Amino acid sequence: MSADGLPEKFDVIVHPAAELRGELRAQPSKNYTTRYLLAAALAAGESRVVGVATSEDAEAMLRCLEDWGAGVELVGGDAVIRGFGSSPRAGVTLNPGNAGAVARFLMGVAALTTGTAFVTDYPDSLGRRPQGDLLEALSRLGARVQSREGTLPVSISGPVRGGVVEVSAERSSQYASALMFLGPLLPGGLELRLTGNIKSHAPLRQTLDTLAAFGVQASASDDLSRITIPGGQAYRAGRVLVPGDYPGSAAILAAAATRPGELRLSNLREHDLQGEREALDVLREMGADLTREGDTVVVRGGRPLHAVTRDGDGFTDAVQALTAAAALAEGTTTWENVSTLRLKECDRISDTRRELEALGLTVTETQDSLTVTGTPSLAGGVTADGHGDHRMIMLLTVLGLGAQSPIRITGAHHIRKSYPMFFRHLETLGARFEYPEATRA
Ligand SMILES: O=C(O)C1=C[C@@H](OP(=O)(O)O)[C@@H](O)[C@H](O)C1
Ligand SMILES: C=C(OP(=O)(O)O)C(=O)O
Repeated sequence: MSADGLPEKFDVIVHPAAELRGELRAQPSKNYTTRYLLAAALAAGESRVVGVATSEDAEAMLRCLEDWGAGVELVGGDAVIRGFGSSPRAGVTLNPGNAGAVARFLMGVAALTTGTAFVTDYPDSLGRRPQGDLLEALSRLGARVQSREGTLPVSISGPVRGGVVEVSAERSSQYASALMFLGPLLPGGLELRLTGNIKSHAPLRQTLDTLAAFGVQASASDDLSRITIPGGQAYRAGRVLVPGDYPGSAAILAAAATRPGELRLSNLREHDLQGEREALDVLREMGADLTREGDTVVVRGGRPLHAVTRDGDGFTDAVQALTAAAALAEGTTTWENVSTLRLKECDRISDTRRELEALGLTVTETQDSLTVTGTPSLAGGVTADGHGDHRMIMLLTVLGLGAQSPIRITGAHHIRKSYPMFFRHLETLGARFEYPEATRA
């Protein structure tokens, strides 16, 4: 049994919910947890990361940092980290599980070592995601790099020199974030030139924010195409507080908006750099009754929703949650500029199209967009593939709550990648789930 009290591997049967009503506290942010833990390890001395996420991705980061020589102690809901500063242990093999951001951030920092290997036990998910843009930048800086055609397993050996380096930000922002974590510890610093059509600006700003929280100087042009990180700096140990998680909360908000009832979701600070904060505006534009009282978001659900057309790149990790709202809305919704969704835990464009078509919906895709024609009366009554992807599982769960007959989602335990208490949280609002033995690994 895991902390959520659910079996190691399970499918979930989602029963339609007549209403969702109650109060929840948003879980800790995944993207701030990974960043704060890494920055804490890069600081010599002891840091306290208050209220860390307990997801598999957070565990993956903690495991890798420990393997690299950091001291890790979990005290209540906090992580107390004794950092290795600029000297992670050499000759270690790290396994970041299925966590893309963790893998990439650590690959950047691996250039400080005289050799680190990266493997994954998710060959069909993280093992297929591209690492080549980051590896090329590292080798241009002087690292010796080996990979299986730009994918894991990977090995990286430093040292590297600092200076000007180009890195593509077209497929993922995580490559540039990785170099941003590395830059201050190189004697010569880094002058990053982000090339291509830059995607996911919001996580890049979260990385800048994290550097500042640990006393590291960095500056960036408004469009983030140039990021300057002076060298010879040290991360300063300290105490940081993890904010609430917008991407996971977007799924709870989508569920609450599409069912009758009332939800009060606290711990979502208004001025936050997580791009998925925009999910609130999107739901409002769709017609949801959604208001804010300080850090608490209040949704009075069950209003008819209507379609929207939006650039989805700003809220990349909330696109699946909002697709569920779109599938239960009147009209045809399009998310534009979302090509990076194809490079996540699954292909979140084609795999979403396939699952929604199996539910009887009309869906079209282009290389960089997804279009869904919704229906306020979704039949349900099918088994859907969770594609081993927490965000797909969130999407399908919201649909199951709003359908006329139950939906079974295979491999629902993968929810734990980012939101282990997802089903438990929805249960406190009145949702009903069954957790039969998994029929997908
Ligand atoms: O920097 C980060 O923590 C993340 C950046 C985003 O990825 P991309 O930059 O690949 O879009 C996001 O989807 C991911 O969940 C976390
Ligand atoms: C894509 C995601 O994470 P990562 O890239 O860190 O695996 C996500 O959280 O939706």
